[in-house]
Amino acid sequence: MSFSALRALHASIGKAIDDLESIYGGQSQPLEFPHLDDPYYASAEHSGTEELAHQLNDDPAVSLASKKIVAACGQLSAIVNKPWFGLMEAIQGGQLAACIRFLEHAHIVEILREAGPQGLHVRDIHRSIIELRPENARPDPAIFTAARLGHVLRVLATSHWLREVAPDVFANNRRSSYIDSGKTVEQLRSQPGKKYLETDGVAAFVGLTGDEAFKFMAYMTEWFFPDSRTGSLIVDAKGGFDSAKGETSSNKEVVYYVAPFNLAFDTQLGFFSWLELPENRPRLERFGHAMTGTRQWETKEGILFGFPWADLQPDSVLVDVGGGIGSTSLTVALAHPHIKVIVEDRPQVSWGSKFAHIFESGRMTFRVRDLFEPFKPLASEKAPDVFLIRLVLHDWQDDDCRKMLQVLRSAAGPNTKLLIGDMLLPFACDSEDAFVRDDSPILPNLGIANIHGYLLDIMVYPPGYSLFKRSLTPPS
Ligand SMILES: C[S@@+](CC[C@H](N)C(=O)[O-])C[C@H]1O[C@@H](n2cnc3c(N)ncnc32)[C@H](O)[C@@H]1O
Repeated sequence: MSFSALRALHASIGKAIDDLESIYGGQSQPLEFPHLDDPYYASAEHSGTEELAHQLNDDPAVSLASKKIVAACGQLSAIVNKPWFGLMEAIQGGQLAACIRFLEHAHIVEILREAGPQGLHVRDIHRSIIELRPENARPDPAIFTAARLGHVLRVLATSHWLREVAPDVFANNRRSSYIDSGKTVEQLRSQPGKKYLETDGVAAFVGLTGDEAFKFMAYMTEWFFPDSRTGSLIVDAKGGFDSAKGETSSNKEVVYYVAPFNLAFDTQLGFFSWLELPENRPRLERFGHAMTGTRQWETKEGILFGFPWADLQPDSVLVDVGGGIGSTSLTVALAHPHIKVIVEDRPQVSWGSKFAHIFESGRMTFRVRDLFEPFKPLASEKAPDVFLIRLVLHDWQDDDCRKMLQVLRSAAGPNTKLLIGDMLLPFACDSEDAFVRDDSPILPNLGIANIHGYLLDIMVYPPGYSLFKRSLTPPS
């Protein structure tokens, strides 16, 4: 490593900022880059210029320039930050995740939206959080204090997830406003179970990741190495060992778990069967809305541009396999009324009402089919025109993926198309799939700017919740 490497990274940041400036400045009305301090609430009314500046987020050239800046900054920080500080930021990142989950769960973004740009003192935020909770679920005043809340909010402000406008006074910024559900505080009070309904799903995704995933990922090491479960009070209490087999750790028998999820929640059920337990009903509903949030990984309405939907014949049929609440195929149904959409999933999937008219008109239907069951013929007896399978294969072992794809292959006609929606994860070294090549100093897979795909990967695939059609055999 040398100063020339630092300068090269610095130069790539400068070059990417030049690119951004020329894109924003080159609009019919030259635009400034949106300020971090200015919230952008998706559900609010916006001026034409605000809207345009926001939409530019989805411009491929803006996206590439932004990713280069983020990747180069991450790389620069990895080089220049004293290793201890970089290590603390990473290994203690769980604390930040816990704070972001709290921000969402306590509806702080919505409280601060109504407070406006001048923000709210931590005492008032504390009072509002308590008042928003049902009478029978108010926190213990000795535990949930304004002083403790202040510490949580300051972690968020220090990592640019809120703004501390004056000592102990906090306001939303652009990043926190992104988590806004758009619901009024009064709606959250009167209908607490409907926070995620008819939203962009971002808040729901924060809930899913900050709750279930955060917990089970903490057990990755204990899952890989059962002997590391020793001494972990939580795991012992939740059944990391079969305590019936003995009292001391030396003669306890290790309980076999298919995935860290199973260990963390002490269940032998698959993730989705577990979500469908009556006590997990709110989590199941949140999961469905969180899948709407996963559209944020793509450019806005990206599904419309990756396939020539307009060229399909009238009444062509798109089957959204494992489609959840149909968040992605709904985008196709809305944009292309000549296409009929069938969403297939497990029976417990639930729906919102905003797009009920599309279901009532018969343009979109839902039917129950297990991924491994034979395909049920269409009423027309024709083969479907398109199978879409998005964010499903990534949950399963290769053998199981083969089986579910074989089911689709047998139901396909000569012109049926298969669309797979998942993320490509290039090696972290130079390779044919690299996103950045040639003489760029940036890590070829775009490093930290692209880490989201790799993080999702270990959350859903081993070692995450990882699904298996048949249970794996415990090692003998
Ligand atoms: C990660 S979600 C993706 C949902 C949707 N494709 C999307 O992109 O929003 C995986 C989906 O697979 C469904 N699923 C899981 N196991 C299944 C099974 N055995 N049969 C049918 N669907 C299943 C879940 O209910 C869930 O909706």
